[in-house]
Amino acid sequence: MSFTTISVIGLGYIGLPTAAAFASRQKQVVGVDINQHAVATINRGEIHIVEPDLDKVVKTAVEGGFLKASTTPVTADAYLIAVPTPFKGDHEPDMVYVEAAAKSIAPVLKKGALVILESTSPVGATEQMAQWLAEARPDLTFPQQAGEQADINVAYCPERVLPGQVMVELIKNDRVIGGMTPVCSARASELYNIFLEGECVVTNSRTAEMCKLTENSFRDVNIAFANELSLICADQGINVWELIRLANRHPRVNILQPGPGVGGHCIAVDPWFIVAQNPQQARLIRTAREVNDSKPHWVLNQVKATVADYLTQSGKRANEVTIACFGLAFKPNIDDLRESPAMEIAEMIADWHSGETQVVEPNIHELPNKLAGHCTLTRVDDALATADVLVLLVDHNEFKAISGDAVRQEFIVDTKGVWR
Ligand SMILES: NC(=O)c1ccc[n+]([C@@H]2O[C@H](COP(=O)([O-])OP(=O)(O)OC[C@H]3O[C@@H](n4cnc5c(N)ncnc54)[C@H](O)[C@@H]3O)[C@@H](O)[C@H]2O)c1
Ligand SMILES: CC(=O)N[C@@H]1[C@@H](OP(=O)(O)OP(=O)(O)OC[C@H]2O[C@@H](n3ccc(=O)[nH]c3=O)[C@H](O)[C@@H]2O)O[C@H](CO)[C@@H](O)[C@@H]1O
Repeated sequence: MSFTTISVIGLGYIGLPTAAAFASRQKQVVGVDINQHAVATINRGEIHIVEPDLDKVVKTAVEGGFLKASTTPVTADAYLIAVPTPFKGDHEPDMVYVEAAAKSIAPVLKKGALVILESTSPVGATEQMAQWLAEARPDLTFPQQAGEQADINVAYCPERVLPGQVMVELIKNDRVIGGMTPVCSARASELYNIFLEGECVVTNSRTAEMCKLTENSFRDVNIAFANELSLICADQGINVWELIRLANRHPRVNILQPGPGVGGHCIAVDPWFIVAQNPQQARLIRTAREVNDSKPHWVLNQVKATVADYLTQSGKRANEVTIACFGLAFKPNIDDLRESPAMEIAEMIADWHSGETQVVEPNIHELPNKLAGHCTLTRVDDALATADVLVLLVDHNEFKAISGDAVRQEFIVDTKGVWR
């Protein structure tokens, strides 16, 4: 049976591009979200999130009648669940959104349907989701009891797109397909092949869950290595960026870049899912998280030491000093401030500093509530002209374009090696 109707549950950074990709191949797609504002925006052919080229694809799909959004689940041939999977206070994965999404589609499931979990999830989450569905629908059979003969097929297929390049990577990336049975995997591959140019690589659901967590933990561990080197080099009086450039000339060395810490809601979150399930074994993965999470505090101490040097040289009082923080986003050239180490550092500086704290962030028009009232949103030129101490937190293109000559300040903390 081919797929005519597809429903995507959760219309955020992952669900909306996925829904739009299916709709652009002329499938009938109903996107479901509990957020009324998101649903209304999408039904007007507009988008509520920032992602290059997504607006055009959504507009065409809505105007062509292939994509519509709803707050109520509907019957479909296939469901993709892309709801949030944050962690709780103790770093345990919080599966309440997945549970609610599964329970919301259970009443409308029909025999022959395929249910795919895309949300980044701990190992075993897909089996748990199938269990929730089975409990809600005793009249249908699921893979855990009926195997290949099940009425409903269930798979885990993680999303790997890079924010900022979602519309390209969604189509081009290879996709890991973790069916609960081989039949589930075959059905899931058939579904993604509607728009996929990359390859579907088939495994089971537990391996697919672990694969997603592994990819992001690999990156986190490698960034932690670079961040640890930056602390060592600061003590040894060595330029860490030059060091990494040199070491990377070795044919088998490829060190990532240090920075103010690791942000976003993937790499700073997902490794904890492995740690939560494997506290004894996951020592390196836990340490990497701790190294990266501690970097903002180290940067704050660098700022304090630099301001102290400036006070000694200038003879000014602390409340007469202006500090400018360059960048708030969690990575360059985006406006996303979620889990941003730059935000955390700017907040800590504003809390500690008795003088003016300026924030330069070309990608936003107003300061987030946490900073409004404590900091001044300042233009690049004004900050360069008026600040005494510069703190570079994000390597936005606008900051990289500033030539060394335009930076007259001697007192600089540069977490990305752009000016120093
Ligand atoms: N954003 C990324 O770059 C990225 C990349 C790969 C994987 N992921 C994973 O994909 C999942 C979704 O992430 P996202 O960035 O799209 O999140 P998001 O917060 O942008 O979107 C999630 C959407 O789900 C909706 N939602 C919550 N509960 C719901 C329910 N019961 N029914 C219907 N809708 C519901 C929310 O209102 C929201 O609009 C997460 O597990 C995340 O870790 C994200
Ligand atoms: C394995 C992988 O690639 N996964 C990607 C990742 O997307 P992301 O946007 O979160 O990833 P990054 O671009 O790595 O940024 C994260 C943070 O690390 C900082 N950083 C980065 C490189 C470096 O050398 N030094 C650094 O300090 C950077 O500034 C930022 O704060 O997770 C998504 C969701 O699961 C995936 O879908 C997506 O494929």
